[in-house]
Amino acid sequence: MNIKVLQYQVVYGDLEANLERVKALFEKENLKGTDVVVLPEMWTSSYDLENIQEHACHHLEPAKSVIVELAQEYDVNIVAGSVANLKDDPDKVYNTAFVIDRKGALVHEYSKMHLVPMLNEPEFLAAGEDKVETFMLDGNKCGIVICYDLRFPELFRDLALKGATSIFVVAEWPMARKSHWETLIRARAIENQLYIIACDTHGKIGTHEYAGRSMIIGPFGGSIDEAADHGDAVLTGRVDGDEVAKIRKEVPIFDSRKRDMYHFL
Ligand SMILES: O=C(O)CCC(=O)C(=O)O
Repeated sequence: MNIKVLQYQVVYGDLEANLERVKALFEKENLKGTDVVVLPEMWTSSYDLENIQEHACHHLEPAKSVIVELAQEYDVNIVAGSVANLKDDPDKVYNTAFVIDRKGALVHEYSKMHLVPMLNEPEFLAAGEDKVETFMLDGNKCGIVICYDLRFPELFRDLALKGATSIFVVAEWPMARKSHWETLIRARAIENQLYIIACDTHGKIGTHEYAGRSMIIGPFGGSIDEAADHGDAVLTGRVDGDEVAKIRKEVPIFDSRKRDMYHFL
């Protein structure tokens, strides 16, 4: 499965401009023949949290319709980052990731469960109530988590034990903690022996500066492609379930686990 990760600057607090930006990126980059395209976190609004009700999608719309059209036009699966999203309760805005397959079907939705105190998320957003689950893309078992979730290895192990061989991390990760991002992305790949495909935004957006450094890391911790901390970039990589199986045979940590000894699980 071939993957392209789009690292670009999200527009602060402007849903229409962000929808147009994504359409323009699909037109500009040569995405035909790609199996999966990945977008960052909160790509319809960025962190304009004080006005987040105003920018929020409703049951993912209008972002979902735009992504469905692009998926069908370019014949590509889209891991559509996350958007500010109202569901049934008009007072609860979630940070919701979604995935559309090449036929235009919604194959997965996940709302961020760990809200970020450092960005005041708990004051403005509601925490997702669903556990992480896997989904299939072109025969590959995948998972997705959102930004701050990267700090919780339990989620990655949960997805790995459910059979995921690729995990997407969609983010707006601040520059101030760039080294944590770089280290944790690689660690999550090594400790779970799977692909991590991490998409971040970059530059100053509103009051924060973001780290860039989108990455595709393989199941042995090797770098497949990486972006700089500034500037737009398109990362390219290929994920392969056979490679995951090979690494897990060489270093069989899943066979060596001692579940009875981990009293916190
Ligand atoms: O954990 C961090 O340092 C950053 C998390 C974050 O910015 C986010 O989840 O949006």
